[in-house]
Amino acid sequence: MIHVLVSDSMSSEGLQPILNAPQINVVQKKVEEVEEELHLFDAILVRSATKVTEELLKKMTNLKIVGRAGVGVDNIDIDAATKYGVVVINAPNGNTISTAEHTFAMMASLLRHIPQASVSVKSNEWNRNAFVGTELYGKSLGIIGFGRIGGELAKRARVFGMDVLVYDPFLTKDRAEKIGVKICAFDELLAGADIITVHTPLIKETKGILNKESIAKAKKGVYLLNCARGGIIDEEGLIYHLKNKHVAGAALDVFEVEPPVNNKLLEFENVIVTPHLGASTKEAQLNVAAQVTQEVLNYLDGKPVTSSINLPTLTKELFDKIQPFYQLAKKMGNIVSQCMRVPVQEIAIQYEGTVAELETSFITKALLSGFLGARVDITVNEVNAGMIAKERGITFSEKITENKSGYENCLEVKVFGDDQTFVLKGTHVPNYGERIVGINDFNIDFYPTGHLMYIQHQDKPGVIGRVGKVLGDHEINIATMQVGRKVKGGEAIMMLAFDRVLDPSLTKQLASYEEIVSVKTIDL
Ligand SMILES: NC(=O)C1=CN([C@@H]2O[C@H](COP(=O)(O)OP(=O)(O)OC[C@H]3O[C@@H](n4cnc5c(N)ncnc54)[C@H](O)[C@@H]3O)[C@@H](O)[C@H]2O)C=CC1
Ligand SMILES: O=C(O)C(=O)COP(=O)(O)O
Repeated sequence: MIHVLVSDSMSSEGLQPILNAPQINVVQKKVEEVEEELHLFDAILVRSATKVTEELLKKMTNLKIVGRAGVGVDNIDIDAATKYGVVVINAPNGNTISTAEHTFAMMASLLRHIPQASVSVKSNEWNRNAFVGTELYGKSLGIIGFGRIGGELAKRARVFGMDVLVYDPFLTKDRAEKIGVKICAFDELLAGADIITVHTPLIKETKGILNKESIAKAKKGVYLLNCARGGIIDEEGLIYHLKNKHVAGAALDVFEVEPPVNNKLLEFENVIVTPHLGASTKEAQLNVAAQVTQEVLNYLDGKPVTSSINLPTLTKELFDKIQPFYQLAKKMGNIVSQCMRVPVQEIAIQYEGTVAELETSFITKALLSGFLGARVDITVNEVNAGMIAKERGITFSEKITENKSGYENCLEVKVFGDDQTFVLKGTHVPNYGERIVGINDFNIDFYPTGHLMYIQHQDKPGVIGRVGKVLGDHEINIATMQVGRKVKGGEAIMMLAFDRVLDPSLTKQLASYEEIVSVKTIDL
């Protein structure tokens, strides 16, 4: 049974696929209400209210995926999730229109004093002179952060006859020209805009991007909007400029602390507020819940996810192509790790042929996870493999080389450890399966599965027979056996497969023979 925790309110229509899945138990409760069962959940679905901290992740020992039904992931500790091998996905497109529309509504409301006028009329006043507004037409709107929401907002502003100034270090000229906005430097936007709105993520570069100093560079009488994240406009700085009337008014959907208890901003008549409603429409909520549900189901089913924050994004088509190499790489990493039982400093992976045309970074992570999984005591997967390798001082690299092996595709991993190197080559043969085709300088050909024994020996008569006899004496059936050598009478190798795990005493016995150089067991 798979257990999924939905800890923030979400569209039940969007959640239908998991609610209806017979093998999934869905619990719709806040984290605090399931403290005792946290270790059971395979997935957690959240909006912005649940804080997915390292502390929570530590308690959710079975967790595989965090699904954010929305855009902003600043409530999720991505580094910690990555460290614990938990994939984080979001639903980046589902609430774009709703948030852009909400920002536009806030802007119009702010300049026409609609919330204040509404309260006044409902208090039996009829004070038309108190609410004289300002037109949007002909004004300059400065947008900081020109992604999905910023872009949709700009289109609407252009239709209303506004000029749009944009500051976004990652914006291309092409995109700006298509929407008809002017790319500006930050200070240029501040100096030229009548209204400024922020649409960046909350990250260290954007935290307090509008603060006491930068707001002072804006036009006197500027209006400010924040429908992105509390903290992008520094609240102390905003309060300072509201007091000295440099800022004519502000519209805020988000706050540094939510809900904003005892927040001085709420005391200003010219500050209008909503309780983080940007994405709160039926349409957006259905979109984000449906998107995130599908992604979580895919991931739990071993299928690709398309909007992961801490994994390379793969389409279904690419994932299907990668899948055989992913499995092969994982096994190769595991074999190498078991054959090189010494500290390792470097892992170099080479890709040849058709595999080199795929998303090799994903395959590299699979190989690393196979390697590390065999030697560390924590969950290692493609999400955290790179991070764990670095933590343990193991450097890794990948290279695409011209096809020298003669196979349609070939992966080669070379591991450098204390005074030792180990090389393993593998290929995937369509309709046949994974094959290991090289160990160090030896050509070999075996299917990497089950319980294996790798023997290095001298190519002398009787060695194979002796190995067979020892195993036979212990009633051990050899399932398959492959032998490889470079020159007659020189170094040789054997790879044997068994149906069960071998007793370590057998390894010792075989290794004691003069012609046998080393014996290693490998369990896959
Ligand atoms: N109030 C609400 O309910 C909602 C709020 N949001 C917030 O809105 C934010 C934006 O959402 P989207 O437009 O979908 O994201 P997006 O990723 O499409 O756009 C963000 C833009 O910010 C830009 N950016 C990054 N660093 C910057 C910097 N230092 N200076 C200027 N620009 C920078 C990026 O280049 C990107 O173009 C989200 O991160 C989220 O926090 C999103 C949805 C609903
Ligand atoms: O998608 C986002 O980034 C949002 O801010 C929406 O937040 P919510 O899901 O409404 O709590």
